[in-house]
Order: sequence, then C-alpha cells, then structure tokens
Amino acid sequence: MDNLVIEGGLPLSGTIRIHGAKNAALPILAASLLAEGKVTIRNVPRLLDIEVMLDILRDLGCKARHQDTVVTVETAVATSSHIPEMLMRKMRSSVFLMGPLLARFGEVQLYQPGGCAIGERKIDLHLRGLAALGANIEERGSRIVCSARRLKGAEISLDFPSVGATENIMMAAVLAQGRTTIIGAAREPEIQDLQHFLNRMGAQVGGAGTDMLTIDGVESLYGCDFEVIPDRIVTGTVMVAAAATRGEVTLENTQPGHLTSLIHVLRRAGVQIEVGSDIMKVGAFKRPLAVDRIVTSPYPAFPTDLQAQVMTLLSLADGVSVIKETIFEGRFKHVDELCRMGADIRVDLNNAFIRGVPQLYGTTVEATDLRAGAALVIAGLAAQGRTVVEHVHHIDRGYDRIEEMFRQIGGNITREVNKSKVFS
Ligand SMILES: CC(=O)N[C@H]1[C@@H](OP(=O)(O)OP(=O)(O)OC[C@H]2O[C@@H](n3ccc(=O)[nH]c3=O)[C@H](O)[C@@H]2O)O[C@H](CO)[C@@H](O)[C@@H]1O
Ligand SMILES: C=C(OP(=O)(O)O)C(=O)O
Repeated sequence: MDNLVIEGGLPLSGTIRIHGAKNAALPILAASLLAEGKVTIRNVPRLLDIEVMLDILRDLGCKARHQDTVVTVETAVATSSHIPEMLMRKMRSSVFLMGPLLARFGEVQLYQPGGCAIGERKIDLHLRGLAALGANIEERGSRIVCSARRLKGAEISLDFPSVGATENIMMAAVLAQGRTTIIGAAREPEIQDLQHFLNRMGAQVGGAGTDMLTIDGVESLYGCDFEVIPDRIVTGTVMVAAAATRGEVTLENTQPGHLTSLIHVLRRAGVQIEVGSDIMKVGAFKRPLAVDRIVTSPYPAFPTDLQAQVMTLLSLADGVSVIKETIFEGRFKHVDELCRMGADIRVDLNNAFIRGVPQLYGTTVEATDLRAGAALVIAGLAAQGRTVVEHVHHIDRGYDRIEEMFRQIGGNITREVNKSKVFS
C-alpha cells in the first residue's frame, strides 16, 4: 500500500480547480443503467470508487470508458443483474445499483456492501423503500435477492433522511407505474444532481433539495450528456488545508452555496473567505479561534464528511472546541492519530473536546478511512517536520491524486509507491 510523505510547515498558496463530486458521480453512474441509449457523463473524477463502479457496470455486460474526466456508458447491452460479492464488498456505493437493476431487469442479486469502517451502515431503509414499491425481498445471509414484475408507485416515509436510500428509491421509482412520493427525503446537493440527470434522461422527478420528492413513473429513459457538480467535500478539504497552513488559496469550479455551514464555521474560526458565483478565496493569517460547538447533521447542516478535516484545524486553535458527530458512530478514528502528532483531543461518546495546541509535529500515521486520511494530510501539511500517512488507498477513494492537488498550491507532498504493488 502507498504512503504519502509530507514535509510540513509551508503555507498553501495559489489557485486550484476542484474536481467533480464522487458522491454525485457514483449514483449517476448507477442510474445510467436505466437508459436505453448511450450516456456521456462529464467532470467525473479519477477515483478508486469510480473505477470500481465502472468495473461492476462492465461485469453486468455494459460498455464503459473513462477518458480524462469523461465517462461513456452503453447499458443497452447489459446482460446480468447479479453483482459479484467481491466487487460489491469493495465500496458502499455498490448498493446504488440495487434500485436501477431492479427497475431495469425486474430482479437484482447483490450482497451487503463494503466500504470504510465508520459505522454499521445498515441498508434497511433502502430495502424498506423498495419493498414499499412492491419488490419482493429475500435476505439469505449476506446475499439479497429483490424482484418485482413492475414496481408500483407508493408513498414512502423515511425515518431518517438517508442519502443513499433516497437515491435508491428515486432510481427505482422512475420506471415504476404511477406516482411515488418520498417524505423525509435527504436534501443533499448530490440528490439534486441525480434528479437533474434522471430528468435529462426523460424521467419526471421533482422536489430534490426539499424533504419531499415526487416521481412520476415513465415507460422508458433515453441516453443523455450530463456534467457532474463540483465536489463540495474536496472543496471544503482544500479550504480547511489553506486555513490550517495559514495560507491563501483561490478555489475555482466550486459551488459556494453547497458549503454554507462550513463557511460559517471557518469564519467563526477567524478565517477570511471571499465568495463569488463559482469561485472562493480563503486566507488565514493568524492562529485559528476555537469554535464552541459543531454538530454534524444531514444537509444543509454541517457535513460529517468534513468533520475530521475541521478537527485538524481546531486542534491548532486558540481555546477549546467541541464537535458532536451524529451521523456515524465510528467516525473519530483520526483522533488517536492526530494525538500522535501532538493534538490534545478527548472523546466522550460522540463528542470530541479539542484543546488547541500551538503546533503539530510530523510522525507516521495511518489513514483509517477516507476523510480521516484527508484530515491527516492536512495535519501533515500544517505540522513541523515530516509526516508519513499510511494506507493511502482509503484517500484515493475520494481524492483524485491528492498529492498532486496539494503540490499545485505549494504543498511539499509526495507518494511513495509500494514496490510489491508495482511488481505484482
Ligand atoms: C456515496 C455517498 O453519497 N456517500 C455519502 C452518503 O452515504 P450514505 O448514503 O451511506 O449515508 P446515509 O445518509 O444513508 O447514512 C446516514 C446514517 O443513516 C444510517 N442508515 C442509512 C441507511 C439505512 O438504510 N439505514 C441506516 O440506518 C447510516 O448507518 C448512517 O448512520 O451520505 C453520508 C451522510 O451524509 C456521507 O457521509 C457519505 O459520504
Ligand atoms: C463516507 C464517505 O463515502 P462512502 O459513503 O462512499 O463510504 C465519504 O465520502 O466520506
């Protein structure tokens, strides 16, 4: 497994263009299965999870190509609705194929999905939603078989605004008979992007961005050309890194409106942020201020996917900050690693109490999951001395060559490629 080697202490500076959103591209790629024609998707980042999704689509018989940031998928030639267990276990987002395959083939066989170990991450809301649309669901150990001759629209109320369940139900319902209403839907920008994509293929979906979606089923969908939104979590990661290194960075291809909660937190920490329509400038010239309480919650509140990165910044703040994590029960794994770099953080259940220290110090740390890894990279960029971040494959799930991204804005960061991988 590769390592990242970071010589810290340099303020980040310059201009960077943000890549497309993983969390928008993955369900959109899954939804391409619903089209009868060729789908072209632009601004698709080169990430491990995207490659796994394309491998699954190919395994199902589709033709899929990823050139630069453009993916083309031909799904009319798909022959199978059975996702192999080995591919299913490589990431959480394999579960997005459940709704589209069920809608397209009337049957899907899959397994419990894999992914980062940040919590239990059940899929009960996905399955209940599909059952409400008329699917027959059999769970045999980790194997799941869903079938339905044709799904029927229904009123579905979600107990929690699950992003994935909202997306799976939307994708299944677009070819169902009649109207589906999802009450208590997730409101994330990626759900709006999925709605735009589905409608571009001829679906009739409305309400994304609110907590109630309506989907009027249609007989068939056609191919289209679509561009994915910029990645708000990558944007946020770079903003926090600029602040933690006391640098000044301009971010292009962003949607500042998707990051209102982060902008608010960073401003409370004393970070200067100028906002344009699709551009932001972030500058920090002194030690950050502590932020008394941040609570991760569904959009538009503070995103769990930026919790670890912001914790790194606050570990350098003047005073005590508190972060409460309410989405995933296992999302404080970066704490021990940050403490190994000199941070002073105590965890009590789902609260982290962060007493800021003036300086972090480089050492060898392990990326235990995607965003924990990003937080450690930021810590390494801000720290005095050399940091080695191990298990970079977690970071590669969500950042397109993170070392190149930070090098563009002055970070001293290189990848040590594991020799056994090169010769295998
Ligand atoms: C590819 C993608 O878009 N991933 C994002 C998506 O993940 P994902 O779609 O998995 O997140 P959810 O919103 O579904 O999960 C949130 C919470 O609900 C629970 N839950 C979810 C579904 C279910 O059937 N039963 C259940 O109990 C989960 O265990 C978790 O505690 O939203 C998360 C929350 O913003 C983000 O951190 C992930 O980056
Ligand atoms: C948890 C994340 O992703 P996933 O749902 O794909 O595991 C993330 O992007 O931080």
